[in-house]
This record gives sequence, C-alpha cells and structure tokens, in this order.
Amino acid sequence: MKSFCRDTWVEVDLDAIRANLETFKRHLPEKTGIMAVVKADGYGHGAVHVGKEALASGADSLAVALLDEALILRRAGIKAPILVLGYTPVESIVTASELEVELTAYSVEWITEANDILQKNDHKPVGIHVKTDTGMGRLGVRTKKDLLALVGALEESPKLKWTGIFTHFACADEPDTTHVRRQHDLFQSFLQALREANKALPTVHCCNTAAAIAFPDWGYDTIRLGIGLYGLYPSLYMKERADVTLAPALALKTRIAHVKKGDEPFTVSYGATYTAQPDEWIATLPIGYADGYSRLLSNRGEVLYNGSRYPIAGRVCMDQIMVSLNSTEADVDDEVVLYGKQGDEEISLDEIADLLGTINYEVPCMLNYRIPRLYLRAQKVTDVFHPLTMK
Ligand SMILES: Cc1ncc(COP(=O)(O)O)cc1O
Repeated sequence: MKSFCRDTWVEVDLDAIRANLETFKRHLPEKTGIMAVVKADGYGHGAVHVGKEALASGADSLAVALLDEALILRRAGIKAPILVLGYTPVESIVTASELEVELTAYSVEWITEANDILQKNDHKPVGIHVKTDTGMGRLGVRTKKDLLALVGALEESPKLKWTGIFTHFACADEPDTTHVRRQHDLFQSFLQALREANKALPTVHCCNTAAAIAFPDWGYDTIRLGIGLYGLYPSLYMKERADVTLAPALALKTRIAHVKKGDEPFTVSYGATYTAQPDEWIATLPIGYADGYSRLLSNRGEVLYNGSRYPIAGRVCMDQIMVSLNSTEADVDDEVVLYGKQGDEEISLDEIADLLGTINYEVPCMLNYRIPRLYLRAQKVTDVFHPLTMK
C-alpha cells in the first residue's frame, strides 16, 4: 500500500548528493574535511536521508541551525559529530550534553552560565565552536579582546570543551571579492592572536559553498557545505565560474487530477483572472500554496507535461493549480513535473527563484510537511518519508 494518498511528491536523488559531495572532496585540499549542512530539514530535501548519504559519501560531520534539528538526527541513529550553527538558549545546554551535540558560542556570560548548569548535576561536557563575526553582522565576537576573553572563559569551564572556531562569509558568492577577502584577513588575524597567546587551535572552518568553490585553499580543517551538496549554486556568478559541476538532487512531481475543455470560453480559478478559450484543455493538479508552491506563480509559472512547457492558468489555490495544455489532450493520472527535468526540458529551482524574486535556497525550503519525499538510487525509489503521516 502506498504511504501517501495524494499523487504529489518530491524526489531526492541520493546519487546526486553523493556525486556533489565527492565533487567538493576533489576540489578541496586533501586535509580539508566536509561538514554537511542539513539545517531546514536538509534545505527541504530531508535532513536524515541527506545527512546519512553525506556521511556515507565522505562527510565528517553535520551542521544544523537549531538543537531541535540535531535531536531529529540523533533519534534517526546518526552518531556523527553535529554542530548547531545558531543561537542556543543556555537552558538547553543539558539537552546538548545528553545528545552529545556541539554548540556555537560567542558570549562569556553564556559560557559561564552553561558551565554552571552542567556542573550542577555533573552532566557530560559539551563541545563549543567559538563564532567570530568578521563581517556577517549576525552572531560572533567582533574583537581580538572579546575572542581572547571568550577562550579564557572556556578554559576556565571544566564542563565545556573548546572544539572549534569559525566565521561565516556574507559575500563569498559575489564577483567583487573585497568584502570576503577583508573577512578572511580579519579571521586570520583572530587565529594569529590566539597563536600569539599560546592557544592550541581546535577545528578551524570558514567556508560555505561559495567560498569553498572560489577559495578552496581557505578550507582549513573543514568546510560547511550547504547549497552545493544539493546540487545548487550559491549564485549565478558561481554557476558561471564553472569551477565545479553540480547535479541538482530535487524534483517536484504530481499527477493530473482532472482535465476539461469547453465549447465556450470559461474562467479559471479565484478572481477569474484566466479565461480558457473554446477547445483549450485545462488540467487541474493537486498541489497549492499550502504545500509551499508559491501563489506568486499564479499566471506566471510553467510545468512540464510530455517534455513540453505549459503555463499555469489562473491563480494558485491553497491545494490545487490549473494549467493550460492548449490543444494537447491529457489523461487523469498523467505525470507532470513542477520542478526538475522531463525529456529535454527542465524547470530549475533557479528559474522558480527568479520568478519569485528570491534565491534558490528558499525554494526547496518552502516545500513542507504535506509533500512526501521519495529517495532514489539508480533512478529507483529506495525509501519514502512522509512528514505528514510518519514520525
Ligand atoms: C553558519 C553557516 N555556515 C554555512 C552555511 C551553508 O551555506 P551554503 O548553503 O551557502 O553552503 C550556512 C550557515 O548559516
């Protein structure tokens, strides 16, 4: 029995995930490891399946945004190191200890309170990656003085282990390298200040996908590979540089629920913004904005049917869309591709992002719990995970 009752699904090609990771392994210095970034449920691809595939393909560790995301990975049996990249309320330090998950810190007060909490009931120590803000303006210490004070506080905290130091680049995906080079120079000066203070450096990392592509020799001990793992480029500039060839891993597909045409013109969808002409076939597809298929694609997006492009007709509804097949007859249950390839045609996440006025990162992250994920190897479905009905 199929594990989902609506014929709309995401396909994640695990062979592509593996290939993309191996591409970056070849692109980077041999000493540089890979931390697979699987936050936001693996950028919408499924953190558990992508995380396991990345680790099996050579990644050394995983990174998430929230401690709750690390919990899901541990519950799935993943034992590899996991780093929480974002802010974690100090009250959650015990959970991090129990899950053996590393956290990010940049405040002496947080360090002191976290250590006190762990000492109170003799919890296991927690690994801490120190975050330096070299120009992202988000999280992290911003001066050498604060950095040395933070490392000093860690050294005085028996329940906290200094296991990493990192920074995050704001403009690594842009052709003008002024900002990213300034950030890297500052990061290097932070590392030098620590060396001069006789501090043994733990795991050092600074590269996201874009920096790993453009500056592989900045790989240090590991890189934090996000968007590139999923076969997407951080920007058009990065794609055009063509330093690495990536394979998109995600497709979004559905099956026709209804087809009709009329002898007279008729309007389609809310607001009656589209009028079908006599003998124009209109197909109804079971996906809508409540699935994360944006209403901004109303009367603008296209889908693939039989290897050709067809326009969305009318407004995207909460649960359904209509497309014009013009004079092409179709049958209920015929497959339609919303994101991905069909024949020689492709509707890429980049194309959808452009239509929505956003970046490709956001498009797969929008696909939510209502859409089952089918995992493929050698083009065959090997596993299904349906967030709506499975835990
Ligand atoms: C701190 C941090 N580090 C790394 C990433 C991954 O970036 P890409 O998806 O661009 O590789 C995200 C992030 O927030």
